[in-house]
Amino acid sequence: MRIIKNAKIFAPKYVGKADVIFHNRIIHISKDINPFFFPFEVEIYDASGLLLLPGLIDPHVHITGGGGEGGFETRTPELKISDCIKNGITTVIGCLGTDGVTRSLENLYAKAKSLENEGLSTFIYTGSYRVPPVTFTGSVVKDIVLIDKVIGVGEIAISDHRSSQPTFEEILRIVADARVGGMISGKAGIVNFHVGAGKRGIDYLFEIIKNTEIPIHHLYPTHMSRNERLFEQGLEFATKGGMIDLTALQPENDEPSKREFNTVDAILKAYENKLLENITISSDGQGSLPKFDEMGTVVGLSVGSVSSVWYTIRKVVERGLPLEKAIEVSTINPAKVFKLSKGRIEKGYDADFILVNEENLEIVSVVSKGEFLMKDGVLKNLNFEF
Ligand SMILES: CC(C)C[C@H](NC(=O)C[C@H](N)C(=O)O)C(=O)O
Ligand SMILES: [Zn+2]
Ligand SMILES: [Zn+2]
Repeated sequence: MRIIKNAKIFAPKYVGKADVIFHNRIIHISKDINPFFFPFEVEIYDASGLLLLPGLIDPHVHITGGGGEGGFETRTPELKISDCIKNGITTVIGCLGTDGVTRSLENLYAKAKSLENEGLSTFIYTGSYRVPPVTFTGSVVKDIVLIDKVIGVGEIAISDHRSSQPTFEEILRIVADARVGGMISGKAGIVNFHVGAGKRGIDYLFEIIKNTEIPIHHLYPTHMSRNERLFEQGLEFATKGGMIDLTALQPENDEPSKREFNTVDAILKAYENKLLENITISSDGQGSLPKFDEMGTVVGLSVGSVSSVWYTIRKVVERGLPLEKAIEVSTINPAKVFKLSKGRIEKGYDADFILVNEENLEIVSVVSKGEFLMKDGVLKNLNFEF
């Protein structure tokens, strides 16, 4: 049993100073809880001067590494759990990308279990860019029903020169399978679409909600702030109740010289259009961020970082959005997409917290499933991380 005292609590809504008592879930929140009242030992953490926020959810991370679009030497490294903890990420959804040949679902599953055993909450998508999707069992429905960590299918590439050029019917079948698999297993059953820069954008998704019985919440496109045109299409999708995911602004891509439309602008624009509740952001962590020339040849390739999620939130706050609104894109919004009891500082929710310095928004401590993974800047012992 633990108690965090004197924190300013953002649930995400700012609820003032209070104490939180928790085990793996939040038990009670109120002012001046007396830890000596209990007949058992309660560990006390004094959070005076700190903000207490829900742990961040990162909906799209290449936890086993990705890349490869420029040949074998461009295969990116796998995720280090310390990068998640230091950047306040307590829940991760892992995926495969372009390379579904040398990257396997079995490896993805093992890495997700590794991250879980060391303290995070993890889920995975079955499939990769290509259609028909690579699966564990030979069937998308069976994967979602029988493999606990599988929460949906992704990242299925559309409107991209690296996609398998799937037909509408192929995409529709994958969405239908994800829906029924989700229903049978009580999971979200979503399809995370990798949307490229191609002019067809998310036309397929509009066709599905217009011409079929499938509810919009199974469709979850990412990279939707890749360019302004695609983002506009994404906002239209949001007006119909759809959730869109934006790849977070990567710290090294944010030099003023590179000032083009980016995810911070997109979040502010969504807020202005009263569509912030339809937005999530993801890091594309350890995924490749390749640049192609007009012939489609890779001319540059960097690696996504899970640090981009909190970095983007801080940039949005710097641009004037209140913190209690900015954090919604990485707490209550993704929690809604994946139907998780996370993302809120409320009784009964998972005890996933980040404690943040009020002055500079530096992350000081991180709690996941009731355990401190980082306390006052000191990480817990982690395998192979010295
Ligand atoms: C959103 C842009 C900047 C990055 C995006 N990354 C991926 O999709 C992941 C990558 N292909 C991998 O398999 O590791 C892209 O390539 O379009
Ligand atoms: Zn992608
Ligand atoms: Zn990706």
